[in-house]
Amino acid sequence: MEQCVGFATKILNFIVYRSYCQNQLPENGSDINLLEGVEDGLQTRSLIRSGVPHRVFVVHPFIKWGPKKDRLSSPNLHLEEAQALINTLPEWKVVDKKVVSLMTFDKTTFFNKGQLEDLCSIISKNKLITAVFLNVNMLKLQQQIFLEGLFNVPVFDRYAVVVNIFKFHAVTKEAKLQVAMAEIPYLRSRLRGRDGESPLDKRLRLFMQQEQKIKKMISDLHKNRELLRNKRRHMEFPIIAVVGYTNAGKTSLIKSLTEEKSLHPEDKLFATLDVTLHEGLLPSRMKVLYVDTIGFISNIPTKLLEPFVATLEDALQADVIVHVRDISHPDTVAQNEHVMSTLKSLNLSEDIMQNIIVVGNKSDKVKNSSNFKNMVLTSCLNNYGIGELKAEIEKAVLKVTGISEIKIRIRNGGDEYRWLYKNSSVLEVDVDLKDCSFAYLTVLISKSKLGQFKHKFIYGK
Ligand SMILES: Nc1nc2c(ncn2[C@@H]2O[C@H](COP(=O)(O)OP(=O)(O)OP(=O)(O)O)[C@@H](O)[C@H]2O)c(=O)[nH]1
Repeated sequence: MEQCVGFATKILNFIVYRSYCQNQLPENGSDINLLEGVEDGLQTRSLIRSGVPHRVFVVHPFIKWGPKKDRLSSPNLHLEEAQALINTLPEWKVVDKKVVSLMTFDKTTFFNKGQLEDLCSIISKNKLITAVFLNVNMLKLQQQIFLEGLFNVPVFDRYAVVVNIFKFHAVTKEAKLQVAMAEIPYLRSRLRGRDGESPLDKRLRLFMQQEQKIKKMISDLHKNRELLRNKRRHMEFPIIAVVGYTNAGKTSLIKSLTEEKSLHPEDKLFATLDVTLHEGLLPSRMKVLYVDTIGFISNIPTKLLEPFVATLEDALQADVIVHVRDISHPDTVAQNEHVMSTLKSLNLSEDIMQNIIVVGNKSDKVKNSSNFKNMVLTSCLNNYGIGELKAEIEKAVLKVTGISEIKIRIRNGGDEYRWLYKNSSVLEVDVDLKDCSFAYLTVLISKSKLGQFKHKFIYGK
């Protein structure tokens, strides 16, 4: 415990702070690590922060009582989610965990004296620990410096861990740029509180320039996507956006709805960082596009998600939203509240907010699923409820898009026939028994397409 007190700590803090800043700052856009800590492939204890896998001691602090107490969820469930976050990072492992109750998260030392002694003792006894994950949104710089000086291992908060996960899962250029944008406020917050000019200030300026550059690139990509969206609209395929808490089963559900073999659901948080489109058929054989979106997660600083908001709002310019819930999750109620309040905070139309279909997924893991009302129960594992869900989606699509079912008599194989096959969903063809050169076509057609049809083939004649 002698390392936990006194002058030595201050000196150590100073050294940590310097190496910390150096460790945090990207030079020419890439991370630099000054402390090498890898021996024979095994990470030894050091203050190295990124680029290497860590064996992590997960600490979940919670407010015991008062207005800041979390009343929707329990500390143990938060601890579980924190472990899942760490296990999502390739080769990172949780080696110990602990829940600690506090009155406030604002103290520079974060914990009280007794708790600090307890944590120090766990860390010094368990030599496997190479980092601490303190499960709070974002630590203040002074708190981080203090705790790293004390524990002598890096201390990560949720912001740092989630950015790391994002980095692993960003595939497209847009997602990579958004992750770079998401990291900047964090890195900048780690530079505050110093006086005078220094090489670090120059790097701060570089950050700002970099931020402007990334913003411009993202905005160009958005313009591009708007063009794509207009094209999508032009094709008049109804769009179904699939949202949900991370790991609820969005990708699995889209796979079941579209039978797209190439989709690979993963038991990882934030496996989907990019918005992707998938084509599917409804019971009437109407073609629709499903949009897979980034998963939601609670207790993440809004700054971190800001770069993704525009993409999400864009993806949610849909005809119908399908909200996938994991009803087997012990925190399903709090997850639902979080998704709904995030949706409400986005810039979405009233119409789309009225058109949300709730899906109770993973029903195979629930003993009494009849407790879950006002939702379509599904299991992607055994394809349960998928047909019913498709029928619900179709009902909602017909309601919002003004697509209607009509029966029309036209010449067999003629121009009208070809036009309808191209521009509507043909449900049935019955040959006119009185005159075989004619047929009755039952089609699903949008208002505007019906107008075009009438103009071209009825009034135009
Ligand atoms: N038992 C069971 N497991 C399921 C079901 N649906 C999905 N899973 C599993 O849940 C995990 C997460 O599924 P995904 O489809 O990747 O979830 P997601 O919501 O797209 O996840 P993110 O991309 O992280 O937001 C995977 O291991 C799936 O196999 C289900 O109905 N029952």
